[in-house]
Amino acid sequence: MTEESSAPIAWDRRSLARWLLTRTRTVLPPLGASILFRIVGLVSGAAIIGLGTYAAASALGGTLSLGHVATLLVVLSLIKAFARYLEQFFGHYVAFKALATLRTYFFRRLEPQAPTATEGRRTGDLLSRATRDIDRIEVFFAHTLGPATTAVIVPLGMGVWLAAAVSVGVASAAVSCWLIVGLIFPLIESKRALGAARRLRHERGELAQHVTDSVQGACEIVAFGYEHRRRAEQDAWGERLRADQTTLGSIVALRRGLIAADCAATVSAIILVGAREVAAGAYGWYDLALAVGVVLGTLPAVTAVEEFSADLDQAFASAARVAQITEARPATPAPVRPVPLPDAARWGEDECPAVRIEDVTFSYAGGLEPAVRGITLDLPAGSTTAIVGASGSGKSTLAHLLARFYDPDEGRISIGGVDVRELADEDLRAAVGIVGQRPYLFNASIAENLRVATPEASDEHLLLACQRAALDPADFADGLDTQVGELGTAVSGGQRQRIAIARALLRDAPILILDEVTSQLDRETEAELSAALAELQRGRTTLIIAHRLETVQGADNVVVLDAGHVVAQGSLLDLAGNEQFRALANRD
Ligand SMILES: Nc1ncnc2c1ncn2[C@@H]1O[C@H](COP(=O)(O)OP(=O)(O)OP(=O)(O)O)[C@@H](O)[C@H]1O
Repeated sequence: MTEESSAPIAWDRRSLARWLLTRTRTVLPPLGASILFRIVGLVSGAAIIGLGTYAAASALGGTLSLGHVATLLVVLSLIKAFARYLEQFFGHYVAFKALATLRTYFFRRLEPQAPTATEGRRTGDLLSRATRDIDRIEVFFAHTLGPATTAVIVPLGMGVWLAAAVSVGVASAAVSCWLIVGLIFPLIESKRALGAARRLRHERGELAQHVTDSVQGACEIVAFGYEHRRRAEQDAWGERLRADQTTLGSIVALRRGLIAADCAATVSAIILVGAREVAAGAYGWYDLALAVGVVLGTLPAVTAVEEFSADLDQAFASAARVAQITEARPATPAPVRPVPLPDAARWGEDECPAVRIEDVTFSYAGGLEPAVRGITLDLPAGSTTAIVGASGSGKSTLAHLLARFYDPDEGRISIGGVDVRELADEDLRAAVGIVGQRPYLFNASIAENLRVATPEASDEHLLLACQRAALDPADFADGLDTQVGELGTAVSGGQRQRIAIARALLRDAPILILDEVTSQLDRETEAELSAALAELQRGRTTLIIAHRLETVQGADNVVVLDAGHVVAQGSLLDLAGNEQFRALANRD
């Protein structure tokens, strides 16, 4: 039984908001504090303006002395400043904590699924999702939740106060103005705005991808005179971005213009309604002035809805792009109750081989034909099995199925008698080591690249592994502290493979996959590496994928693949008469 992720979600705003809040539950208490201080700040702001207008009108007969008004204004200003500081402090704490949580979650979901999770996805686009899209979600936490809550609470409270302290007529005029500004205007062209925001996020991802591709392929671009076409493509993306930014900008401008007009109309409406009530003796001019001040002072609480709604569309568009990755169904789901892997020393007992591949068939998504079909193969403990075959015959696919980069569509693969789908991820990774054609070296020192396998390895351990991999630290300017450069460009192909072999030795996995380790090297370097490879294979169950038959000379069993099928297997001697094998040998 493996753990299935939730069913695909239709990412509308509500489900995205729920998803964001569920993923970042720990920020809810400080978020509450931020909202509380925002309410205090807004109410004091409204009171300051109200008192200001009241003070101006008190010459006409107010009940508060100007001295009292001045004292109150100072106190309210201090409260407002303090509340604003705390609101911003908690708001940004919430936002950055939530973003850090999301970033960790993004990599936690992506990394265990590597390399399948990144397959078919472009580096630049993924990078854009992991960085810019996650940053963009800040708007949701820092500038949306608080303003959205206070846009309801503050006007509601002020409306009740106006009705009680001034008049129902004035309160009704104010509330209708706030409703129009806070509820109706932000909805103007909202579908078009959301569409443009989504396209904008997509276009930014595409542009990031295009720039990444151009930087990585700079040599080819120059060598083939490809600059003009690349630049034209980039300009086209830039133009689409501009068009969507213009659409968003014009919608925002329209809404803001309408808000300004509505505010002016509201003041006129309140004065019209209030003037009649003042003339009728219901209250004084100073009360009406106070009401106008409070209505204007409350406006920031409602105009905030329009201010965050445009950015919120982009934050939701970004959240959807992040969720598409994190909530995608994993290619290799983790087992609900992992089965422990028996100790490698016991593999081979009860005639159970170290690795058993039983009737395995697998097709890549969108592949017309299965890449491997009906493969049955045993890898006895401590043996070396070589897989040979023409390009595209399914050799690497078989190795990747063993490492559980994918799960077979049919059949099963077991290690030490346990189906690999039942193994905990860390057990499987500890059991299977891989050295490929072009192992990835991080832009760090040789020592740090070696410690990728065992972080706690001492310098002595590293030196011993290097010695066994025929990697001499004296060949490098700074010994093991030598930096290998971006993508390992500061070391030769042979040195890179030796570093990878030393890394695999440190990892000490009982099963080893050597995927065309020497195919990128010249024959001289390949010959130099053979002793290091033999040292690496010693005592391990090894699967070698090979193009060149020299590499499989020491194999106990050679398996010939053709179009995903096993067409022959046996010792090199047994295979001498096999047609496909002879074709490979001749090509060699
Ligand atoms: N990630 C992938 N997505 C879709 N199809 C793939 C993928 N990887 C390999 N294939 C296809 O699966 C088939 C087997 O490929 P595989 O890489 O296993 O062959 P191979 O024998 O290792 O080839 P080579 O010797 O050239 O590395 C090929 O038809 C290939 O095009």
